[in-house]
Amino acid sequence: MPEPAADPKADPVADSPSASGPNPTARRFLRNLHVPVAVPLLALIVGASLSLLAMLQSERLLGREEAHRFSARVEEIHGQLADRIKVYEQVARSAASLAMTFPDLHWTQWSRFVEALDMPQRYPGIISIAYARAVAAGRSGDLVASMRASGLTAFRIWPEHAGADRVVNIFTAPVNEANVRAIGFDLMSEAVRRSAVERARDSGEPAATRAITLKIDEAAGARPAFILFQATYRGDPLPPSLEARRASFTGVVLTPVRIGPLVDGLIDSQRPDTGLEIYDVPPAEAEFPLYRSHRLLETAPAISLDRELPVGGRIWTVRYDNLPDGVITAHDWVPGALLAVGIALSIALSLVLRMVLVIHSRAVELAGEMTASLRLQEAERQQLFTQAPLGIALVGTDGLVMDCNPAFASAAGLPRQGLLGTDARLRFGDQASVFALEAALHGESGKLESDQPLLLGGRRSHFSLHFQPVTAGGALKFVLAFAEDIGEKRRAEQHIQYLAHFDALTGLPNRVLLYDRIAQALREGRRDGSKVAVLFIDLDRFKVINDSLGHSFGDEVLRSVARRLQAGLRESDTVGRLGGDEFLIVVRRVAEPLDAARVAEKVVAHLASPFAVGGQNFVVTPSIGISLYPDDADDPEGLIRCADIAMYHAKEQGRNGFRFVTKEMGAKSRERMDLEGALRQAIREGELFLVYQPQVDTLTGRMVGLEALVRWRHPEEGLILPGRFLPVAEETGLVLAMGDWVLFEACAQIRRWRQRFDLSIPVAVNVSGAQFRDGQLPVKVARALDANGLSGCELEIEVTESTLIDDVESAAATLAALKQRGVLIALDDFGTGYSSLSYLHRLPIDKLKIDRSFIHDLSTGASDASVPRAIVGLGRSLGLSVIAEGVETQEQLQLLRDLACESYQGFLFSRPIPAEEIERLLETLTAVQPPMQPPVQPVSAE
Ligand SMILES: Nc1nc2c(ncn2[C@@H]2O[C@@H]3COP(=O)(O)O[C@H]4[C@@H](O)[C@H](n5cnc6c(=O)[nH]c(N)nc65)O[C@@H]4COP(=O)(O)O[C@H]3[C@H]2O)c(=O)[nH]1
Repeated sequence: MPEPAADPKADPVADSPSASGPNPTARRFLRNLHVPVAVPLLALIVGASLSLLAMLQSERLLGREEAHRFSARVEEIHGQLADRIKVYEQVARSAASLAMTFPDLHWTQWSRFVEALDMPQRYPGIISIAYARAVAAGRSGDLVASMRASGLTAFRIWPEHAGADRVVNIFTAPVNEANVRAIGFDLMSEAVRRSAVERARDSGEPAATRAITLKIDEAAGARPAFILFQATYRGDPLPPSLEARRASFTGVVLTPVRIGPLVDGLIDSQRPDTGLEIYDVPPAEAEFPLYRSHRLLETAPAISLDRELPVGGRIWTVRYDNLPDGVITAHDWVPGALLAVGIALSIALSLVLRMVLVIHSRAVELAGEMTASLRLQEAERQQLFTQAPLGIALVGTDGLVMDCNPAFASAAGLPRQGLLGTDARLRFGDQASVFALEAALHGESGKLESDQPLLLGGRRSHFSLHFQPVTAGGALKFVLAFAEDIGEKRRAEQHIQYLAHFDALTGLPNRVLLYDRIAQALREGRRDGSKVAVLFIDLDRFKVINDSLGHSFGDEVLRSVARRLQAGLRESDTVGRLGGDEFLIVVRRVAEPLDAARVAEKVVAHLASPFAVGGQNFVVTPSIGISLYPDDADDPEGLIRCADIAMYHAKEQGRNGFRFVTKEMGAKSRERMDLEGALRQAIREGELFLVYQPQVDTLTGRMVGLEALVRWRHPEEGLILPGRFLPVAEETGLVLAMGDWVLFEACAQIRRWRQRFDLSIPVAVNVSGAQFRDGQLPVKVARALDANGLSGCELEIEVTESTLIDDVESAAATLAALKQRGVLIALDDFGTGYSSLSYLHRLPIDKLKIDRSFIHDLSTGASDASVPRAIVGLGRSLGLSVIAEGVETQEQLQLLRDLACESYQGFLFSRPIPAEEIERLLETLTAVQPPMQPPVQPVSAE
């Protein structure tokens, strides 16, 4: 409610058709299609790409790691290889040292020295260790001689025709056929060897030949080898200068080394991922390597590293290759696995994303729907708030008006905008309201009514206020103030209250208030022993005034009477109107009956002067009955009843006077009360029954109708006629219940007769004034007819002229409703009353019944036949049928025939008789066709 009304334009996601682009369903579809498909697809592509990158990166890293690893291995192998070379060189040096230490060494000693080295095991590459002695020019023969003398008898220097300086191989070990073949060979005779020998001589360092085929291998084929030379000198092991070295040069130790065995064992056969090639020239210049540890590669190796290896003063190049064959590094599987796992994860991620997005999109959709629904609810709530007829204001916990609806502002009579944000505690017009609001701000709800302005400066009325604290989680959120302007309701209530106690026409206390005032006076009387007088006033012949001059005239007279009655009384006395032309005066603190008589005289005197109403002067006289407390009765009802009885007596005694109630009157009154009780019981116990009086055609004697008349079979008193109990029934209202029973019983009887005798004549039922005025008559008649399956024309309702005359307008309406149902209407006792015939043509009447007094008078000669004649004429002119009541003699019948009155009823033909007798009559009529004559002996039910 405090929030502003939802504005659909402000909704950026509102699925309104007016929004640009496709309609909401299509948009939703596209949104569903795009996001949940595109994003997972993108995720898949990105994931796959990242996996590929990861794979490549890992390959790169693995490659780098492999290069490092390879390089380290190469360094390790190369170091070992270099060590071996150094060891081999050391072996040559050792041999050279031996030769220098023992210049006259015997070849057997040399052999022992070499054997001690255990070359096959420790230096597998060294084929042999030999010693070649430098022979000065012309001293070759000495060498040959000394060698032969040492046991080598076949020693000779070869080749024969060599240069002047010779370096001849004299010892070799181990001694075997192949090695022995080289004994005597002049190293200087061959260029490669000579070059190496000279380098060894000049440097004093080991000197290696280039790769050669050894003499011993010449027959066996190419097996790469080289010879390592170490020079020996005389005296100083390493003479300091070149000249000194050349001058003291004595020979060289030569160590032929086969490269294969030199390298063997360096390459791990378990990890054949490293191969090596040895070049004694730069690899680019070499046609093929000195040595290759592996077969020739078809493709270039992934990694190839060249390392230099100094060997006897030469620089070899060792090329290390990372071999692909059979090389499976420990982490080769990683890139592939990375790619596979990456793609699998990407697919999984994409699927999860798809799922999440679909759920999310559905959630968004649901949230949208919920938002729309909430907005609608909010709009409805706002509408409710705005349009609520009840004033509602929201007061914040700080006492400020957060919001209020137009009804609240309108009740306050102030503009709504001016109220918002103001302190409600300073605004409410009534201190009690402020307290109630304060209490509500402390969590206590409260209701109150105020006749002050709702808000200060606003309009004044009668307000109902309700303060209701609204809490959430135990904390006060705001206070709802409901305000209703109940001024109108209050006035209506007061008016109703007034109507309930005051007579609308005269403004005097009505019956209810009168009873109350009497009760009050009685309490007072009981307290102080004073008497209370009740004066029952009835205006004489008021009905005539009313009927002849009209109701509004009558009303004006009643108002004038009321004014005069009031004017002539003390303030402590009460004048009220019981209804109609009946007034009541309650006189308190009456010392003696005479006081009451004086009040009555005063009333008579006050009303004595003529009334001037509507330009006419006339006199209204009262008949007054007086009862006294405690003499006549001690309760309001009893006092009024007694005064009423006394009033009747006053009327009987010539009107315009008053009568005190007497004991005798009281006895009669009691008798009536007894009768009332007995009648109540009669209705309850079914003591009532109906008799029927036939109505007959005056000329033919044919039965044309029946009139139902009520009877009471009293258990003790026997048969009681309506003349005795009807007035009591009418006074007490019992006539309504009695009338209902009569109506229903008559209709039930009609049904039975129609079934048995095919009865087509109507049956008349009398209705009293009370029944007629009750307003329920048409409904009750319809109910009785319906219950007995009657159409309506079988029933005739008899109503007296005086009943209709009370209120012609409403009587006309009631009769019209009855006619509507098809019921016939007869006007009873016609001619006795009010001589105003003007209403006749306005009422839907079918039949006029000439009162029996006129018929009676005919035969007694008390009057002539002018009234019946006039009635018959009237009926004819209005198209109504006319029936005469109370025909007892042939003479009367004849007169009616003469007057052309159509039908009659009376003792002449039949008294009212029980239904069974009617049935016998009907049986006779069915058997003997009409016309019927009146029976000689009238039938009687009384
Ligand atoms: N002297 C004489 N009298 C005759 C003769 N023929 C008929 N009557 C009497 O005249 C009365 C005719 O009925 P009413 O004018 O409607 O007058 C009726 C009617 O106004 C009223 N009444 C009777 N029954 C009912 C009823 O059921 N409901 C109401 N509301 N009133 C009823 O009581 C009145 C009296 O009824 P009852 O005592 O039955 O008296 C009846 C009947 O017995 C005759 O030749 N000579």
